[in-house]
Amino acid sequence: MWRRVASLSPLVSSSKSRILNQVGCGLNACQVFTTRVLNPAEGGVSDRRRNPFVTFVLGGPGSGKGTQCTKIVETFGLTHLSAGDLLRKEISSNSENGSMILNTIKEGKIVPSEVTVKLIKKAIETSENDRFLIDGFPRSEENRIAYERVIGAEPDIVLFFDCPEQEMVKRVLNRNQGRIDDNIDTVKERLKVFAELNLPVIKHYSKKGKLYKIDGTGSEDEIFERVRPVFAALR
Ligand SMILES: Nc1ncnc2c1ncn2[C@@H]1O[C@H](COP(=O)(O)OP(=O)(O)O)[C@@H](O)[C@H]1O
Ligand SMILES: Nc1ccn([C@H]2C[C@H](O)[C@@H](COP(=O)(O)OP(=O)(O)O)O2)c(=O)n1
Ligand SMILES: [Mg+2]
Repeated sequence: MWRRVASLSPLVSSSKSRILNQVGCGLNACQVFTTRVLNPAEGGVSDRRRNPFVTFVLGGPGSGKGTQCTKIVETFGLTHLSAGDLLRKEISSNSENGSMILNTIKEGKIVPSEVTVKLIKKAIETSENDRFLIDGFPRSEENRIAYERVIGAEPDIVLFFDCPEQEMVKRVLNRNQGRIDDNIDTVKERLKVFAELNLPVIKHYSKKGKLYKIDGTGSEDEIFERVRPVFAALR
């Protein structure tokens, strides 16, 4: 059973980034749906565990995905799974794929889907929660298709933080977390990869009516006030 939350449609930002204009994404006709997993009248806890509520959180490097996920977790209690963090943990745990992941991240490219989907699947399966934010994934159509095949479900909703390139570069270069990919050369490559491989994913979910495009400019709190109604309506 699906229920449309019509009043939320105007919350979708109408601003278009330069990249989106280039590829002509029609991202404004967004709709948001709630699914049975958040309806207490349908299904017990075990049903929800088997069929969790999943939000993909997308946007270019430095668009504020991680920052906003932290706020969503604090306010709404979803579990935050950052694909980048899961991959970085693999590097530091000296797993067999560690050096391949490190080199891929250093080059600003995308790690093979098989590796990333396996990490996400394990994180979902070992969690006690039934509602997830999957941050920085899928970054390509290959990622998306692999996830949907392995997990056997689509995300319920998709957030896209729309931020100008110049602002994203500024934020990444000031991030100061000691990340190997937060340098100007890798950032340039990541922006290219974002435009070529991630925008088609965003366009896909826009066409499916699952996309929330959020204006990613302004203060962290201002942006969160644009995000809040999305999750408030799902309660
Ligand atoms: N609205 C904002 N204005 C200024 N700086 C921000 C804002 N949101 C996040 N930041 C900072 O920008 C950097 C990148 O944010 P982050 O959440 O890590 O982005 P992403 O996960 O999309 O790469 C971080 O240092 C963060 O503290
Ligand atoms: N689905 C993903 C997510 C991240 N990666 C790799 C490639 C990305 O540039 C790095 C860092 O990702 P992360 O989401 O932490 O980066 P940002 O938060 O966007 O700055 O990890 C990947 O290969 N596949
Ligand atoms: Mg991040």
